[in-house]
Amino acid sequence: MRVLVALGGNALLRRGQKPDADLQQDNVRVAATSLAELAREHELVITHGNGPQVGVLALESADDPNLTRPYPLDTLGAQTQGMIGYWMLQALQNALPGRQVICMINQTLVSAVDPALADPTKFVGQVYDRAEGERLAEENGWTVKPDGPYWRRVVPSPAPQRVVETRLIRNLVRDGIVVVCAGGGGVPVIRDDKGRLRGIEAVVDKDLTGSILAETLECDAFLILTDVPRVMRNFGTPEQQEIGHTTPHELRELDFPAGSMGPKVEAACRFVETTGDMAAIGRLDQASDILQGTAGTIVTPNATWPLASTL
Ligand SMILES: Nc1ncnc2c1ncn2[C@@H]1O[C@H](COP(=O)(O)OP(=O)(O)O)[C@@H](O)[C@H]1O
Ligand SMILES: NC(=O)OP(=O)(O)O
Repeated sequence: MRVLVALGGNALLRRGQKPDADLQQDNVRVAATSLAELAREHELVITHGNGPQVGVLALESADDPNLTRPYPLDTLGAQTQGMIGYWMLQALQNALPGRQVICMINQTLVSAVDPALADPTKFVGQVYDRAEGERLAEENGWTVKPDGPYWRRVVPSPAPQRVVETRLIRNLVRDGIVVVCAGGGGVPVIRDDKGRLRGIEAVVDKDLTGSILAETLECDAFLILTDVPRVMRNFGTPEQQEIGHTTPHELRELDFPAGSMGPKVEAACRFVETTGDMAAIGRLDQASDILQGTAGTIVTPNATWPLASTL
């Protein structure tokens, strides 16, 4: 099988954790152990989030007295691909001796007139209490929104159209190489009227990019790994209930928040609707069980679709 895994940025740096490199590398090692199990059996493409990390780099850049202006979000996105990609590369090489692993810097085409550019929804950086969030928004010209019980900066997140280097990724995965690519959803770029690429100030959602990439690479399964075991109905209320095996039709009847579970559910539904194959959402350390259909929220075209565990 060919499998694409999208790894959550918050799963690599949990809300409220200090963004120290050694702590994130520990989290990456946990992820690599789980991903190595998949790579031993399947062709594997991995993409990862960067929401918490791009926010940390943005704050650093805003505080750098040597800069005339802070680095733009596209440049910071590429920095996170290098940083998280390096951690992933090393952890995967250590977990898979003898296997070739590559990490790529990738760009993702978006539309210059995407309405999402004027309506920030993507959470980046650390969480604050309301007063602190509103003070920082005032000082730095940010938009902040509630993220669960916290407040957090949001930036524009246009819809991904295509990963620019898709053909190269396909060649690498066909050769049995474990490919880490399109980190942070890929650096958002537009084409100008002469066909030249140019970065824009945004952060793409890595689950939506992952869905497009999984479809284009003809993956058999698309796994979205994060810090919750399953998608839940009535999340955060006393009536909260885990969803096991479901369909895009059932999921589309429910409401999910725009900055977190919403794009994951949308990405999973789109992959299943377009390809007729399986998508799943679940916890980072349960990748193999999720692919078998024994953990996570499994999304298939219909309720009688045969799961690997029942074949
Ligand atoms: N219906 C829901 N079911 C499960 N988790 C949900 C739901 N709605 C919101 N969430 C939140 O979504 C979070 C995962 O999204 P996010 O933080 O964006 O993940 P990541 O950065 O790992 O991609 C969970 O930690 C949980 O707090
Ligand atoms: N770029 C992105 O989707 O990051 P998160 O997974 O951290 O939200």
